Amino acid sequence: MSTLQVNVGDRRVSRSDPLSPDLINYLKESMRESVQQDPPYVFVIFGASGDLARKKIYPTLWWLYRDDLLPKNVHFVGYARSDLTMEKIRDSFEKNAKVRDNEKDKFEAFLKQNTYIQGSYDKVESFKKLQEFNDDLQKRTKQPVNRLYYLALPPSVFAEVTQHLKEACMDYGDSWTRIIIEKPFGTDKDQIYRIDHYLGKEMVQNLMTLRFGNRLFGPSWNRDHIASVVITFKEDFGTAGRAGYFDTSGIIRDVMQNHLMQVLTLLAMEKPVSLNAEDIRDEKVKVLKSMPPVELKDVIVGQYVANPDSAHPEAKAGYLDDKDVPNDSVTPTYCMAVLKVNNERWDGVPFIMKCGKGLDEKKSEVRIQFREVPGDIYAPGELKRTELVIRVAPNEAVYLKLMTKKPGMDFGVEESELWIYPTIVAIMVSVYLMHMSVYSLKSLWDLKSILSVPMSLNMHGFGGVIPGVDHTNLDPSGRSDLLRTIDKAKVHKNPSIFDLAIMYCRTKEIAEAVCECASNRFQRIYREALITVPSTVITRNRLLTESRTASSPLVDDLRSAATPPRAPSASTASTVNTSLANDYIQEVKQKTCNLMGNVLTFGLLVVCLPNEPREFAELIGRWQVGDLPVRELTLKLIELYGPERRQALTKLGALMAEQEQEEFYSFLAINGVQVDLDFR
Ligand SMILES: NC(=O)C1=CN([C@@H]2O[C@H](COP(=O)(O)OP(=O)(O)OC[C@H]3O[C@@H](n4cnc5c(N)ncnc54)[C@H](OP(=O)(O)O)[C@@H]3O)[C@@H](O)[C@H]2O)C=CC1
Ligand SMILES: O=C1O[C@H](COP(=O)(O)O)[C@@H](O)[C@H](O)[C@H]1O
Repeated sequence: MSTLQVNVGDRRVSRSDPLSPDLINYLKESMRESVQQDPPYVFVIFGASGDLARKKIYPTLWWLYRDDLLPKNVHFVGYARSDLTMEKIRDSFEKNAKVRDNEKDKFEAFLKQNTYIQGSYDKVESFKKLQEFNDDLQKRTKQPVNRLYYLALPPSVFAEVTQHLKEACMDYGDSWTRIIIEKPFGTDKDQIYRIDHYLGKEMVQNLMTLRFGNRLFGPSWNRDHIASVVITFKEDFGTAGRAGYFDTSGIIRDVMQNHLMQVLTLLAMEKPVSLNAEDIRDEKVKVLKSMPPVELKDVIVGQYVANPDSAHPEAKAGYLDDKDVPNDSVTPTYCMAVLKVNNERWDGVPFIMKCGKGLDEKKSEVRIQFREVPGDIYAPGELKRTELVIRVAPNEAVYLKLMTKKPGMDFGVEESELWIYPTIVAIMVSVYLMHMSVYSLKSLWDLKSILSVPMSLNMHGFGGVIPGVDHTNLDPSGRSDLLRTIDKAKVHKNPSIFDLAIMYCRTKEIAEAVCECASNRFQRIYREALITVPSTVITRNRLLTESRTASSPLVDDLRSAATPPRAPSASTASTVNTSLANDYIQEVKQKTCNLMGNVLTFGLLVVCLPNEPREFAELIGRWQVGDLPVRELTLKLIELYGPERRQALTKLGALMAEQEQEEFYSFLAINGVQVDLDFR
C-alpha cells in the first residue's frame, strides 16, 4: 500500500474550499474500497425541502462530489411532501454550495445525479415510489443498490418513516440499507452519537497537545492548582433561520450536551493509553461517569430579548420575535451551569459552562484559572490568578495570563500575556500576505522587479526552507516562527503569497523596510525572518528591464522613485555603485513603507471573517489574469463585504491602472460607495 503524507496545514480555510490534491488522494486511498467500487448507491434526503437540507446536506454532498470523494455510481434523491422540482431545490441550496466559476460544469453533472420525489411520511404508497426508483436503478445497472436514508426531518416523524422504510424500501439481502438521523439526541436515548464537529476544531484538538505534550501543565492540571474551569460559547446571532429546529432543541441540547461536553471531557480526562479514538473515548467516558447530575440550583437559563443596540441585525429582535418561533416558546437560548467531576483529580473544582445565542459577541473559549499563590509577599490584591486561555473562535489562540514585574526600580507587579499560540498573528499575516499578493501580480510587479526577486521562484517545492538561502548557520528557532506563522495561516500552498513572503525576506534592506512600517507584531516576525536574509545588493537594471507598462499614480510614483539619475547599461548590470544603490534603497524603503501602510490599512479595514481573505484573494486573482472585468470584480467585492464594510473597498483603487481605476470608482459610486477624494 502506498504511503501518502498529508500536511495538516492543508486544512481548508472554509468548508466550501476544494481540498488539497494531497488530502483528496489520502482520503481516496483510505476509502478506496467504497469510492472506487461500481455498485450503485442511493442517498435519500427525507425533508429535502427543509432547512438542514438546504444549508448543509446538499452543499456538503456537492463538495464531496466535486472532490471525487463519493462512489462513482451515486444517485441522490430528495424526498418531501412539498410540491417541488429539482430546479426549485437547486435554487434553494445553490447559494450555500458556493459553486466557483470553474466548477459550473461539474455542478451541472452533480445535479443530473439528483431526483426529487414528492411523497408523504405517513403513507406506505409514497415509499413504494422510492422503492421503484431503487428497483429501476438496480435493473439499469444490473447490480444491487445500496441505500442510505438521511432523515432530515423533525424527530416526531422518525418512527413512522423508519417503519415505512422497513416495509417498503429495504434492500434484497445482497446490498445494504442504512439510516442516518440527526440531533437533537438525549431525551430517551442511552447512547449519544459520537460525531461532533467541534472535535474538528483546531483549538479543541490542541487541548490534548497542550496537556499531554508539555511537562509544564501536567503536574499542575488538578484540584491542587486549578481553581476553576470556564467553558464559554457565545453567539451574537439568533437562530440564523433555523428556528424550526432550534425551538425543539434549545441551547442545552444544541451545543451544551455535545460540543461543550466534548471540550470538558478533553480538559478533564486522564492521559489516554494512545491517541487512538477508542482509547481517547474510553477516558472521556470515565469523566462522564464521574459527573453527578447537574443540580437545578446550579443552572441558570434564559431567552434573549430584543436589543436595538446589538451589532448583529438578528439580535436586534428578540427570540420570540422570530417568525418561526411560537409566541409562547419557553425554549432556553442561554444556559449557564456548574458541573462537577467527582474524581481524585477534580473533586471540588467547578466546571462552569456558559452558552447562548443573541448575546453581546461571538466567542468560544476555555479559561483555566489557577489558584492563588500561597504565602503571597506582594501588596494585598496585587497578584491576580494565573489563567490559561484557549480561544476556539474567533481567531484561535492560546495565551497564559501571568504576573510579571513592572519595569522600574520597585517591585510592583503587573499582568502580562504570554502568547503560546498566537494565531492572531497568523491570521493577520495571512491577511497581510493575501493583500500583499494583490500587489505582487498587479502594480507591484515593478516593486518586485526592484527587489530583484525572480518571479519564477518555484514555491510549490517549498519544504520549510527559503530557497537560495544558506541555512547551515541559521538559528532555526528564529526563522521558523515566520514559517510556522505562514503555515498556520494556511497559505503555504499559494505560490503568490509565498513569493511575497520570500520577497520581503530576501534582502536585508527590504525586510528592514517592511519592519519599519508594520505593526509591532509584524516587526517581531520580520526581524526574526531577517536573520535568514543574505545581504545581497540590489541591481538596478532589473528594475528597468522588468518593469511593466501598467500605469497608475502609485506605479508611476514608484517608477519615478526607482529610476536612477543615469540608467546603467545592460552590460554594467551586475556592477553596483554603492552610493547610488544606497539612495535608491532609501527610496525603495520609503515607497515600500507607503505601500505597506496602504496594504495594512486596507487589509485591516476590510478583513473580518475567516473566509473572506481567501475569497477576496480568489477574486483578485481572477481579475489579475483578466478573467474578471473590473465591474464584475467590484460587484462581487461589494457582495462579499456587505453594506457595512463596502466603503473600505475604495482603497483597492490604488492597485489599479488609471482607466480601470476610473471605472472602479464610478461603479462603486453607482453602488452607493462614496470615494474619498483625498485618498484618490
Ligand atoms: N437545521 C439545522 O441547522 C439543524 C437541524 N437538525 C435536525 O435535523 C432535522 C431537520 O431539521 P430542519 O431541516 O431544520 O427541519 P425543518 O423544520 O426545516 O423540517 C424539514 C422538513 O421536514 C418536513 N416537516 C416539517 N415539520 C414537519 C412535521 N411536523 N411533520 C412532518 N413533516 C414535517 C418539511 O418538509 P415537507 O413538508 O416538504 O415534507 C420540512 O421541510 C431535525 O431533526 C433537526 O432537529 C440538527 C442540527 C442542525
Ligand atoms: O452544532 C451547532 O454548532 C453551531 C456552532 O458551531 P460553529 O462551528 O459554527 O461555531 C451552532 O451555531 C449551532 O446552533 C449548533 O447547531
